[in-house]
Amino acid sequence: ELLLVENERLKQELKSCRSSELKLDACCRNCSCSRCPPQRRQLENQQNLSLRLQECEEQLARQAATPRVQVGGSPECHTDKRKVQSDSSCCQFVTQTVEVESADTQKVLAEMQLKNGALQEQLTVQRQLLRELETQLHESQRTCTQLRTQILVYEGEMERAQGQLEAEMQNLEEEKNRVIEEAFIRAESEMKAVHENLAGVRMNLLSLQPALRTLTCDYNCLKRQVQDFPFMLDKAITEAKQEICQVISEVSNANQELLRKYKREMNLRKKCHNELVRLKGNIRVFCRVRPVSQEEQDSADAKTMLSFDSDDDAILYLSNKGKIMTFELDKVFPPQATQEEVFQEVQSLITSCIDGFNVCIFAYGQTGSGKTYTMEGVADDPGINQRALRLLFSEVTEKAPDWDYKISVSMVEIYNETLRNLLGENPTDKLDIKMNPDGSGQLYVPGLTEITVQSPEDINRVFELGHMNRATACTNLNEHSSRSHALLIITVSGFNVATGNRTQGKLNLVDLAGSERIGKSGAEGSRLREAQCINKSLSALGDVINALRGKHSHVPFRNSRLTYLLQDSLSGDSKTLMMVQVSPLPANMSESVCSLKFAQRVRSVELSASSSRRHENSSTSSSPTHDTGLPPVTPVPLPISRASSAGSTLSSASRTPSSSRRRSQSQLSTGTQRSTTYSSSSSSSTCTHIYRTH
Ligand SMILES: Nc1ncnc2c1ncn2[C@@H]1O[C@H](COP(=O)(O)OP(=O)(O)OP(=O)(O)O)[C@@H](O)[C@H]1O
Repeated sequence: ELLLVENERLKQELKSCRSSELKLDACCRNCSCSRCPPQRRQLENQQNLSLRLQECEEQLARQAATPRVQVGGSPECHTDKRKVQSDSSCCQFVTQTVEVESADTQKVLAEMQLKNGALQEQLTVQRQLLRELETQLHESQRTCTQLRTQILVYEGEMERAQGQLEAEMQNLEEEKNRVIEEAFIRAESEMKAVHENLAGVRMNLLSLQPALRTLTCDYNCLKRQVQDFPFMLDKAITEAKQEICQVISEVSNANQELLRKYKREMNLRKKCHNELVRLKGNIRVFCRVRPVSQEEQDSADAKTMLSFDSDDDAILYLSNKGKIMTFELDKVFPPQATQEEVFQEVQSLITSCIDGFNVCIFAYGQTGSGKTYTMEGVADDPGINQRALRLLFSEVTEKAPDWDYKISVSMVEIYNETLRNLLGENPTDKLDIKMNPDGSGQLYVPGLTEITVQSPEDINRVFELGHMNRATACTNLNEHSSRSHALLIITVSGFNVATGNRTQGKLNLVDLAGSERIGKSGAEGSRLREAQCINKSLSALGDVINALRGKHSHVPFRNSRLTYLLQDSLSGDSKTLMMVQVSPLPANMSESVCSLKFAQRVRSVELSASSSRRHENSSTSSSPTHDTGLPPVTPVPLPISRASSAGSTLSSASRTPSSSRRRSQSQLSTGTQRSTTYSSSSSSSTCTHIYRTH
């Protein structure tokens, strides 16, 4: 019975084991891997259970085959019987136990109990195992579910990726097909074009064949010509040479003719210019009224007695002793006229010395009337001297390279009829004016320093040197400068590279000594001598101008150092400008009237024709007399007759607006080149200065 019970229990256990096996995965059931030890252990248990069940059944079978033995009751049995009897529910079982109670049975029972105990233990272990297995199973199932979910997600993603891949493949396929189709079409069209080209080339080839034959023929022809070329070249060169020689001689002839015409034209222009100068008068007289200074304005005597014509810049009105005097000059500069405006009016004269004319600009007027201001100016507003040199530089630079010019400068002071070399090493040395011993009839000043200037900086250096030397030669420069004449002599020598012509012009810029009369100044002693010398030279200047105006056969240039030195700039086709400086103050009115009258007299002078000058020069060179027999002419005022005198007749032309006068002057100066034979004796850079006679 125990076996039966055991058997039954084993069956149940096995059944439960199998039923739990059903829940296992196919993998775990069949798997031989090492990852599923619980499952394997379960299988092993199952097998063990099966084996034990089999053993139990075999024992049962053997029991069944063994005959049953009735055993008398022992005290224990009786005890048991009593126990069983007390329990009515177990009555049959006790009966049966008694039936089998034998030694063997006892033994088997003991064995069975042992087995039962072992089996119970096994069962406990199995149950424990089973629980573990169930836990593992649940875990596995959960993992399995997660894995399945993940697999499903992966599968979805894979499906999506596959879909995309397929779509991409599809697109690529379509693209590939399209590209292939396009390439094919292109290739077809290109192929067609190539075929067409090929056809064209074939056609060309067919048509070129005759051309090739022609070319071959030409080539052969040229080859023969190349072989003949040296001979032909020699012949052609010889012919060309002859032709060139012929052309050169023709051009040379034409050039000669042109040169001849040019020279003739120049002479004509010069004649015209001279005629024009003769008509206009080549002595121009400007007047500049200096402004009233600050100190003078404060004094009671500041009232100006001068007034200007707003319509005519050549007229000046002067109120003297209740009478209005009218002076007509070539140009009147009011006090507000700037240095630049003054220079604008004189610059055409200055440039004419580049063309070979001698020019003389001198400032005339009483002391303090502004002569030095006009000629020298002040440091930040230079006067005519410095502006003239700068203008000459710019003009000769413009004429290069056709003309090659040299500009040289000398500075001379005439004090008490003594000539001083302001650029020399010893300014106190006295210079003399002499006849050139070469018999040319030219005057020169032995020992006069002549400095070649090449830049505006050179000009500044020369002026500085001149001022320094002038200052060292006297105690009071201001007083000294009032009583001496200062001359800046600029010589411009030009050489025309094309024609070989040479020109030489001289520009004399003179700041005269004060022109006030001796009587008025009341000077004595050395002052008297100074005043007499000044008067002498200014009188000589007046005499010279008077003689020139009267076309006298003799012009007294030698009566003073000043006129002697300025001889070639006052005569012939020389151009002279007198800048009469006038003080506006009533106290200076009588001196102003004298200066203006002298200016008006000068303005009416016409320089004589060259024939009379030749006469004068020959007489100068042969007899250095002092014009004895001719009355001395002092710079006294001449009667002004605007309508009748020659100067007045011309003055209508000179009263034209200043711009037109400027134009005519510049036309003259640029249009007329004077050729001279330049004396080589003046080439010495420092000592010798030649005064050319006409
Ligand atoms: N146009 C002018 N504008 C301004 N100041 C002037 C002008 N003219 C002359 N002056 C001034 O008047 C004063 C006298 O001029 P400047 O020395 O030139 O006279 P000057 O006639 O040369 O005298 P001197 O015969 O004594 O040499 C100077 O101070 C000068 O600066």
